[in-house]
Amino acid sequence: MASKSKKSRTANGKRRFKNPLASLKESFKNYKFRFATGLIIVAFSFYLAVAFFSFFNSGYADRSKFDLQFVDLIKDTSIQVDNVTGKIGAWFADLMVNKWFGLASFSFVFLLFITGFRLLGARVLPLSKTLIHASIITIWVSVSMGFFFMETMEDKYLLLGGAHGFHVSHWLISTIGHIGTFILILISLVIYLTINFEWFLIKFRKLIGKDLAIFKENDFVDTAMTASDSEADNNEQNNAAEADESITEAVSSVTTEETENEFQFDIKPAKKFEALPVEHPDNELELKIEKAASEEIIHTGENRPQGDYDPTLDLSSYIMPSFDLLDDHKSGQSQVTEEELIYNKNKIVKTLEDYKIQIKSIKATVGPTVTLYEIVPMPGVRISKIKNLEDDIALSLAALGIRIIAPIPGEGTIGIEVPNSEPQVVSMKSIITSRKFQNTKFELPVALGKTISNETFVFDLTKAPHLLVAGATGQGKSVGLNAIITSLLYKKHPSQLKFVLVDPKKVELNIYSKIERHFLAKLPDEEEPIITDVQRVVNTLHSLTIEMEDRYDLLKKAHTRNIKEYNHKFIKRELNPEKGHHFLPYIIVIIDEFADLIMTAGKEVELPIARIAQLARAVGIHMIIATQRPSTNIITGVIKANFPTRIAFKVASMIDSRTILDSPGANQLIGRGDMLISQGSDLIRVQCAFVDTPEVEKVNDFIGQQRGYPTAMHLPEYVGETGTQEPGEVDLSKRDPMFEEAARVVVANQSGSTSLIQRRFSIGYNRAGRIIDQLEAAGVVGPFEGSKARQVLVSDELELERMFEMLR
Ligand SMILES: Nc1ncnc2c1ncn2[C@@H]1O[C@H](COP(=O)(O)OP(=O)(O)OP(=O)(O)O)[C@@H](O)[C@H]1O
Repeated sequence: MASKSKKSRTANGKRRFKNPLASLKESFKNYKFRFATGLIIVAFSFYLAVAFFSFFNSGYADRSKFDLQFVDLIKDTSIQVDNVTGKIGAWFADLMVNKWFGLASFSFVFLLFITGFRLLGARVLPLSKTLIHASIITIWVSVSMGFFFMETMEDKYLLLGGAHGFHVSHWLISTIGHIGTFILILISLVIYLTINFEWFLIKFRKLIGKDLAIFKENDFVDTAMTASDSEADNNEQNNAAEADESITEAVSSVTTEETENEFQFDIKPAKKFEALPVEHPDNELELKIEKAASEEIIHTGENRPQGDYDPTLDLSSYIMPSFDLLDDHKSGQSQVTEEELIYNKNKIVKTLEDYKIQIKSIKATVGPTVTLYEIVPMPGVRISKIKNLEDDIALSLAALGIRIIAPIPGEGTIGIEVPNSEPQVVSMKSIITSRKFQNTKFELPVALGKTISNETFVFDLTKAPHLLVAGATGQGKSVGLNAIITSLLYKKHPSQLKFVLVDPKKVELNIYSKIERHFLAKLPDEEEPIITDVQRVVNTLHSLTIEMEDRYDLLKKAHTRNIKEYNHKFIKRELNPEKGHHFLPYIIVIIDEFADLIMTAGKEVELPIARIAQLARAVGIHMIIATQRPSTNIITGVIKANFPTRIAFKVASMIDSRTILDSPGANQLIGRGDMLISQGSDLIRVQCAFVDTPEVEKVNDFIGQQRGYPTAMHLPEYVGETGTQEPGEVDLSKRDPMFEEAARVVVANQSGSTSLIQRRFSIGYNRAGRIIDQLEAAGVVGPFEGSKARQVLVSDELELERMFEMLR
C-alpha cells in the first residue's frame, strides 16, 4: 500500500514545471502553508502596531535616518534608531505614517491582522467588505487629519494626516477654501454613515424632524433603497470574491495526502456544490466529499417589502428591518478538516469490516453540525445488520449523536450521520440573506436553518399549516421560535401579518411586546400584549374561533375559497368595504409552554385549539405550539392528528421522540439547535438558525420605533357562554371603551358606517358592528339601511357631549 502511495507521489513529482504564481497558489491550498503564512502576517501586524506607537516618540530623534535608502539604512550597523522595533520598524512607520496616511495607516495594521487570522482559519470579518470600508475610512481620516491638524505636530516630526492628507487638504483649501473643505469632509461622513448604518438614518431623520418636506416618507424610502441598491451591488461583488475564496478553501481542505490507514484521497478541484471525486489506488475504497459552499447571499442592506400591498392601509412608510440588525455569529463554511473526515470514514469502514460487512463506496456530505456518510453496501448485505451497529459505530468514533438512516429514502444508500467535532453556528443573518429566502414566493416563508447539505431550509407555514415544536429544556426551542418569528418579520408588512402570543412562563415572548401596535393581535380589553394568564388564553382561543367564523362568512360572501383569493379580490377592489369586507391579515398563534396550559385548563384549551387547527387554515389562521414535555397526556391524539408538521429538538428518550415524530431519532440529536422536522413521511435533519436575544431586541426596536397602528389588532370580543347578547338587545351600561371616540368620528364625518369605525380604530368587523349597534341604541345613528350608510341623527359635537353627560 505504502509503495503505491509512493509511486503516485513519484508520478506527481514528474509533473511538468509550473510557473511560480501557480505554485504559490498551489501552496495556499495546503492548510499548513496557510497556517504558517497566517501566523507570520499576524505577528507582522503586531510588530507594525508597536513600530507606529514607538514612532510617535522616537520619530523626531530618528528623522535624519529616514533620508537614507532602505538598503543603506539596514546595511550600516553603525546607524542606530530610537524606535523600539529597530530600523525596519522605524522605516515602515515613517513610510506609512508620515509619507502615506498618518494615523489612518493603522488600518493597514488592522487589515493585515484580519487577513492573518483568516489564514489561520478564523473568520473575523468578511475580507473584501472590510477592505472597501477600510480604504474609504483611511482616505477620509487622512484628509480630515490633514485639514484639522495641519501643523499641530510638525515640531514632533509627525504628520497626523500623513503626506496624503497634507497635500489633499492643501489642494482642497486652495480650490474650495476652508469652509468648502470643512463642508465636504462633513457631508462625506454623513453620506457614508447614511449608506452603511440603518440606525444613523433613523437618528438623523429624528434629528432633522419628520415634517421637513425634503424628507417626506416616500422620498425617504426611495433614498434608502437606492443606497441599498449600490450596497447590494457591492455585496454581489464581494460575494463573488468570497465564493472564489470558498472554492479555494473547499479545494485546499481536501488536498492529496497519504494517510495512516493507507486510503489515499486525491480530490480534484470541482465546482461549488459538486461532489468531489476521490482518486484512489486500485482496490481502495473511495470517499466522495460533498462540500456544499455557503449559499449565495444577496443584498445585505435594506430589506424591501414584497408581494401585494394594500395601498389603502395606513403604514405606507413602514420600513422592513434591515439585515445589519442581525449578527454574523462567525458563521460560514463548515470547517471540518480533511483529517477528521478521513478518520471517521476509516473508523466506519473498520467497524463494518469487523462485522464482516463489505461496502462498495462511501461519500461524505459536510453539514454545519453533522456530516453524513453515505454508504453503498456490497450486494447481499442485510440493511438491518448495519442498522443494529449504531451503538458500535458510535463507540468506535467516540461520538454521541450518531444516527443511522437505513436506507436513505429514495437514495438506495445507508446514511450514517456523525456530529462534527467543531459544530458551526448557523446565523439567522446567513439564512435571511440567502437567495433562497429572499427569492421565495411563499406566502408565509419560515426560514429555519440549514440542512445537512448546507442548503437553507425554508417552508411555507400556510402549507404546514400548523406546527408542533417539542424538545427537552435547553436544546434550542426558544431560539427556534425566535427564528420562526424573525423570518416572518423580515418578510411581512404589519398589514399582512399578526401574531397572537401566549407565554405562560411570561419571559420568553415578552421581547415582542414592543411591536404590539404593528404585529400583534389581542382581545380588546386585554392590557398586556402577550397573553400569560390561563383564563385569558381560553378567552383568546374562543375569540379566535369567532374570528375564524367571521372570516368564513366574509369568504362566502366574496365567493372565494381561501384567504389568498379573498385578499386578491380585495386588493383588486372587487369587494366593497361598505359591506364589511376588509383586508385579512394572516394570524399566527404561538403558544409557548403548551404543557403548562393543558395541565391547568385541559379540554378548555385542547378543544378550541383542535377546532382552529382543523378549520382555520383556509382563513389564514395558523398555530405553532411548543412544549418541553412531549408526553402523551400533553400531545394528545387530538392535537397530533391536527398538527401534521412537527419539529423535534433533542429529547430525553426514544419514547418522547416517538410521541412527537412517530419515530425514534430525536433522542440521538446533539442539542444546540440540532433538530428533526417531520412533514408527513419525510424526516429532515436541520441545524436551526441561531438568533440571539439582543438581535431579536434590535429587530423589535427597529420595528417598534416606527409609526404603528393606534392599538394592537383587536380580536372579536368573547364574553363567555352566558354573557352573549342577543342581537337587538343593546345594554348601554356596558358601552365599548371606544364608544365615545367612535361617536365623535361618526358625527364629525356625518357618516354612520361600520367600515369607517373599523378603519379609524383598526378594529375587527364584529366589534365595529357592536359599536354601531350601541350608537343606534344611544340615538347617534339611525337604523340599518341595507347597503347605504346609516343616517347620523346628531348634528354637532355640542349635542353629542350633552348626550354623553346623560349616559354617564
Ligand atoms: N440554533 C442554535 N445554534 C447554536 N446554539 C444554540 C441554538 N439554539 C440554542 N442554542 C444554545 O442553547 C441554549 C439554549 O437554547 P434555548 O433557550 O432555545 O433552549 P430551550 O429549549 O428554549 O430551553 P427552555 O425550554 O429551558 O427555555 C442557547 O442559549 C444557545 O446557547
